[in-house]
Amino acid sequence: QLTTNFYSTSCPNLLATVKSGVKSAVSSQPRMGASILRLFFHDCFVNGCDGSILLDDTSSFTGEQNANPNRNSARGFNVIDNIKTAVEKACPGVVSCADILAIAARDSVVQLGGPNWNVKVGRRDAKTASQAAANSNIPAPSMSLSQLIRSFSAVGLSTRDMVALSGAHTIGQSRCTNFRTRVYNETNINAAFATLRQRSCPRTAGSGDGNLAPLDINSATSFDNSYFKNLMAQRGLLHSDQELFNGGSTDSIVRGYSNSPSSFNSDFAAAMIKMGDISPLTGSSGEIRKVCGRTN
Ligand code: HEM
Ligand SMILES: [Ca+2]
Repeated sequence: QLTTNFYSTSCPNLLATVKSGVKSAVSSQPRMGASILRLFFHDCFVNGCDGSILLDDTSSFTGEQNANPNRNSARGFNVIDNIKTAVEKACPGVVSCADILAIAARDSVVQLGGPNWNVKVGRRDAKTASQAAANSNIPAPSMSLSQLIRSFSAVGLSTRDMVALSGAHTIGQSRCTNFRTRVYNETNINAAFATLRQRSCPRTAGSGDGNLAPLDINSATSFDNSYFKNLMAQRGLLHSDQELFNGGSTDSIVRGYSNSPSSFNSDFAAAMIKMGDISPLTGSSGEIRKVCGRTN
C-alpha cells in the first residue's frame, strides 16, 4: 500500500527537507551516511519498517537501541531527530519517523555516490519496540551462509537480495569486537589484510573492542562495488562478509557484482525498495509520532 506520492500534497517539501538534512550531516561526517543506512536495515528487520529502532529507552520502557546488534553501535539518531524537527515545522503531525528514515537512507546512499531510487512512503510509526526481536532477527557477523540466507528469507528477501544488500558494507566501519575472530583465527583471509587489521584489534577479548576499521578497505566513504572485489580477494572484514564468497552458492552473484557496478546498483536499489516494504503499519495502525524518540 506504500506509494511514492503519499505526501505530495500534505507535505510537498518533505523530500527536499530530508535531503538537505542528510546532506549537511554526511558532508560534515561521511560515516553518518553509513550509520543512517544501517539504522533503516535494523528497523526493517524488527517488526517491519515502523521506526521501532528510533524509540529511546526510558526508566519504564526498554526498546531496541540496547539490543546486542545496536548497543554501542547504532548511531545517527540525532540526525533523524533533527530532520523530524524540520519536517514538523513545515508539516506538523503528517510524516512518520519510519518514512523519514526510509528517505534518509536513500539520500545517504546517493550522497556517497550510490544509486538513486524512488522511495515508497505511507508508513506509520510503531507504538512499541522489541529488544528480544532485535536480538533474534538482526543477522550476526558470526553467521554462516545458510544462516544468513535464512535470516533474510524470514522477512521475504531472496538470496540475491541478501547479497546485494550486503553490498552496503561498501561504506562504514566495524568495531574490533566484530572482526577479531576473523582476523586472528580464520584461514580464508588474505594474510597481509589480516595482519593489517590485527594491528588495530588486539588479540585479547576486552581490549580495544571498540577500535574501528573500514568494512571496505578501498573506499569506506564511497558507495561503489569494491566490497565485492574485496570478497574475491579474501578481504572481507566480517566472517559474514566472506561467507558470501567462500566456495558456495553465492560466489557467482559476488563475481557478477564485482564485474558490473551497474548490476550491483540496480539490484541494490530494487532490494532496498523490497526491504522497505517489510510489514509496514498503514491505515489507522500505529501513529505519526511527534518526536521520533518517543511515542505520542
Ligand atoms: C548480511 C547480514 C549482515 C550482517 C551480519 C551485518 C553485520 C554488521 C556488523 C557486525 C557491523 C559493524 C557494527 C559495529 O561493529 O558496530 C555492520 C556495519 C554496517 N552495516 Fe551491516 N550487516 C549485515 C547486513 C547489512 C545490510 C543489509 C545493511 C544495509 C542495507 C548493512 C549496513 C551496514 C552499514 C552501512 C554498516 C556501517 C555502519 C557505520 O559505520 O555506522 N548491513 N554490519
Ligand atoms: Ca522496526
